[in-house]
Amino acid sequence: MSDIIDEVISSFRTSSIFVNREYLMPDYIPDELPHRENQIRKIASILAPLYREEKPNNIFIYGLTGTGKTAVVKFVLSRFHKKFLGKFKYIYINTRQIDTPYRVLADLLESLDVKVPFTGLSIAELYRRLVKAIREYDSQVVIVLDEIDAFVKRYNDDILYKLSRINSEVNRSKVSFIGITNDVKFVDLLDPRVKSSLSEEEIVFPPYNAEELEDILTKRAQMAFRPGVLPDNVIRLCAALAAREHGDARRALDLLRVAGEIAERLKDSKVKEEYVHLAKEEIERDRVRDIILTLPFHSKLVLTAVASMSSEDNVVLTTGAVYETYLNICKKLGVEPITQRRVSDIINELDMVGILRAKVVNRGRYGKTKEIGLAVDKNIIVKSLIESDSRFADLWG
Ligand SMILES: Nc1ncnc2c1ncn2[C@@H]1O[C@H](COP(=O)(O)OP(=O)(O)OP(=O)(O)O)[C@@H](O)[C@H]1O
Repeated sequence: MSDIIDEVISSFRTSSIFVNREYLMPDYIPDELPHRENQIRKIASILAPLYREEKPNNIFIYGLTGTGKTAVVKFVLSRFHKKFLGKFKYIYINTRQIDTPYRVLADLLESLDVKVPFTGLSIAELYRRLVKAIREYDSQVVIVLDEIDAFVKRYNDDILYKLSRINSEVNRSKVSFIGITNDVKFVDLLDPRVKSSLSEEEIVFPPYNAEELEDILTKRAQMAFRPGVLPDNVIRLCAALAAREHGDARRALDLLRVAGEIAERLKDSKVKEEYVHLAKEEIERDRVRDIILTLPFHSKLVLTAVASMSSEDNVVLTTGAVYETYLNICKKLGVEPITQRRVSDIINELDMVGILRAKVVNRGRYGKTKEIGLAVDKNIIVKSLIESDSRFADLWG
């Protein structure tokens, strides 16, 4: 067994394609962030009062996924931190990962060196301890709350409200917030008091276009790939494909990395355009698979119903027809069905995550109806369903 591991490690070490693939990973923050100079300048100037140990304004940052929001914020804060050592502390929390009010407060406390038990305290008690910790803390504190929309949608904005009030409970104002979201409509969900307090400054990150993505990829590729293995047309293709998907730099980097990995797997000495197309399929397959594996059981049944009725990708179905098939499937499996109303909600949820397409169309005097179809390859859906639960194998028999 250890031979296999040694073999894998040694081929990784002697990769003919990569110098270091880490430079293409999503959490690597490069030294340069091309085409984000304006946003860097703006955030840096808002945070500049930290130099005099004064509180900067709170900032709200919007932009679609992969537009560099997290990278830019971390970049500016870490540069500031190096320059003004000891003048402030910054705490980064991704509220999609640290995903309960308890854990957010506990994480803030731990970052201020206050140990708290993993569970067991009330939110009010945690908050009281946080106020005390901040009161006793000597310098400014900058708290970054990333993917804040996910958190507020799951709970509500109580904790944001509490946090936004924290400066009024400590002796001098010293906590600043940077909220990051990729849902532009998100602020409308917030209590107006929270909204006005947290968005003293607003910054929008526009999507990258194909040329900008090309520059970004070129810089990162210079560090990640061996010289001569990556032709320009491959970078151009990754940039063009990602630009079509709302200018997502993460997607562009993933395409490039996976295309390189495919070249490596095939023991090719160069990355080719065809590997980018294969990479696109591989990434899409993984994304769909990850979503399907974690779906609730009845959502999988609804998806099975739609897939079983879709002989081709573009077949259009109605909610009523899907519900009929769903009822038959429930009968076959001996499970209690849920209502048509709930199935209709599930169809909308599957549309939101991009597995189904559900469009409401107005049929004039026949009223409104929903047209439903698969949004991704049927084979990937069926394979993932069977992988997630062996009972689905019999249905496709
Ligand atoms: N201008 C840039 N130069 C180099 N790399 C970049 C640039 N912009 C984004 N990236 C890289 O693209 C990836 C995605 O960026 P980032 O995580 O900052 O996006 P985001 O806007 O925060 O997305 P999300 O909303 O999904 O969290 C990261 O690997 C990041 O380093």
